[in-house]
Amino acid sequence: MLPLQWPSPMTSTEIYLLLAILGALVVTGGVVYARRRALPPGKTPPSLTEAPSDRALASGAGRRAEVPVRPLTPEELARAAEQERYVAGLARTRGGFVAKLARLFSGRPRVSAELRDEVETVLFTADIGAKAAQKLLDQVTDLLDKSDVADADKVWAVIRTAARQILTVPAAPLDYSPNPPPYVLLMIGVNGVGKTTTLGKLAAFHKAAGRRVLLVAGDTFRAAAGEQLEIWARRVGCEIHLGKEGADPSSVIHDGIYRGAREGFDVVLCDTAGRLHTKKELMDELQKIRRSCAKALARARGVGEAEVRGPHDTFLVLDATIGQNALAQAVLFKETMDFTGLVLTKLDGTAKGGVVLGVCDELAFRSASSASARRSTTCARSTPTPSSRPCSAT
Ligand SMILES: Nc1nc2c(ncn2[C@@H]2O[C@H](COP(=O)(O)OP(=O)(O)OP(=O)(O)O)[C@@H](O)[C@H]2O)c(=O)[nH]1
Repeated sequence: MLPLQWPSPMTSTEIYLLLAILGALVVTGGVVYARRRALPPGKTPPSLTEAPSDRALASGAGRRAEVPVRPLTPEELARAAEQERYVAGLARTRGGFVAKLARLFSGRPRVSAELRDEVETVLFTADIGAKAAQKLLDQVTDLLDKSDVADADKVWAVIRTAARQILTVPAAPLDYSPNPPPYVLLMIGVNGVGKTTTLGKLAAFHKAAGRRVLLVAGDTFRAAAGEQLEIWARRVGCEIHLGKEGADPSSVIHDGIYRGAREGFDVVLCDTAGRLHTKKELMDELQKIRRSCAKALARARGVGEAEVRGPHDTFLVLDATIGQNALAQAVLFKETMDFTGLVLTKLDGTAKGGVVLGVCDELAFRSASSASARRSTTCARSTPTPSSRPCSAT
């Protein structure tokens, strides 16, 4: 049997999955752009479900439908509907600092000192954090210094590029099919951020991809957490491993993973109880949970515990509506748990999703500083070069 291939301590501190805001903006931006390109200037794209109006039919527009047009397949329709959901769901996020910046430039053909100040104010009051805001501002002012024409498109392109750079983190691609299976994911975060809900969504994602999924109800603390996960399991059509209420979460997760491996599941998704990042004993419990993941996988494979470090992935869930507090959570969780992915939830209800920029910037900075500190104290160990990839949306 093959031992699991774990990333080095350095790469495991890197972020694989940065959900939502920019990824989703890329998706939705791509959709809007593709549609705009296909239309004459000034026309807005019709809704996918919209029937042609009487006037359009009378003017002959309806007759154009007689030209044979390939009807959309059910998959294409589902994809288009999903993209429309992104656009609608992220309306608030798009209406944040991005919209404010766009408003600043409309009707302002020339750059003035006042305009520069206003750009600075928008960037610093956006929820992206002071350091990330300064990075964006440096790029923008650099451009504005070179030109005295206030070209909103150019400024926007500079901001997009700088934001993408922050979000492009070095990371190996996600591998949902380790050899041997199953792929094990641990979900962590403070109370009520959306861990269970996200697990349910991920279970649906894996199920749709044809994988056999086992949910593990590792939140034995909150009454009804297990029932909530059971509802997701029923909805998705996957199996669930439940422990007794109040049982040791490490033991429930150990048994769930062991069962997943023994019974041939492809994917095992483990929930954990919400915990405050400031409570040491709860953070210590997470380390115990991580060790029990390793123990279960090692036992299932008949290898030594030292050969398995923990779950394949650990995702930290952050609630986007809390703004800068998410940054503090990410930093403190990182000190205890080497999480490999970030999930930003509730973007449908906030304009504060920009915090993901601050989080990525801060974590990349910390990874780089701890890596250079490691390099300066140990020179014998070489670190594999991780690949870079931009964040993606789920
Ligand atoms: N609007 C919105 N609500 C969400 C989202 N994700 C989760 N929620 C809601 O947030 C609340 C908490 O979600 P849970 O999934 O129970 O959060 P949790 O982190 O598992 O909670 P604890 O187990 O108590 O720590 C529920 O009411 C969810 O429906 C989201 O993306 N958007």
